Amino acid sequence: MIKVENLRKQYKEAVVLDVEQLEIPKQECFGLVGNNGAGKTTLFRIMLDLVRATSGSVTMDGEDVSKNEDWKAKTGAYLDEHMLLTYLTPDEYFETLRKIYHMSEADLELHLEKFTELFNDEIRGKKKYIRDLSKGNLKKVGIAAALLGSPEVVYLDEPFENLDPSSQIRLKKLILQEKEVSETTFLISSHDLNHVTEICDRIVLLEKGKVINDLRDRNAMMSELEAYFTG
Ligand SMILES: Nc1ncnc2c1ncn2[C@@H]1O[C@H](COP(=O)(O)OP(=O)(O)OP(=O)(O)O)[C@@H](O)[C@H]1O
Repeated sequence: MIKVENLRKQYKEAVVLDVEQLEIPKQECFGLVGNNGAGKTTLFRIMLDLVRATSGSVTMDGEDVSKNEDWKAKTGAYLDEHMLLTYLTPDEYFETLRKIYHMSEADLELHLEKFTELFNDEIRGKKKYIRDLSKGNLKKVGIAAALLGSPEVVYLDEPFENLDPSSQIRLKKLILQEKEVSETTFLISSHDLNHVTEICDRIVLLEKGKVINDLRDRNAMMSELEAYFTG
């Protein structure tokens, strides 16, 4: 269970995040939406202890993520390309992560097989460095890396952005499968309302750093979001 309490982030005078309370139970697929600058990435970055909050706390299984390291072993994340080692090829990168996670070659292979469709023969067995990949292919490498080592919780920032339509559909299938088979908790921020409503059990709407809606009724999500965004 992840808990966010009285979380505020301020840059000089500007309060960019002000979330009173959020509880994300295990195995939930939590969607985060909001217009540009609403605070989605800031919230994820604080939850991953990449940015320090001005006040408030984020806990995972009762431990404050800014004061304890245990949550890191059960968390995977892909927010942007800064999280990758771009001087490596994807194969070299996965091999490096395999060693870090103490996985066998067979287990890495099993993991990467799940991505065969999504990779579309563009990622593995190529001599291209990650830095030279297209934006969509870069994202695929990041997502595959985030899911490596069977994390209990996975954060994905804009996972559908830059993916072609077939890849978007394949990624949705993959996330739903992981959710079902591995019981992974997903936290996904997205501007794609169709995708996020299709895969998430719940969607939180951020506006100027505040939670202005917490949608749990799957049948009503899309119409509520459409009403807000066309508003
Ligand atoms: N280092 C920083 N210094 C000052 N302001 C910042 C900093 N980082 C983020 N902000 C501000 O915080 C606010 C929230 O930004 P954030 O990137 O979290 O929004 P977002 O919802 O992810 O937006 P987008 O949909 O455009 O990705 C924005 O106004 C942004 O300019």
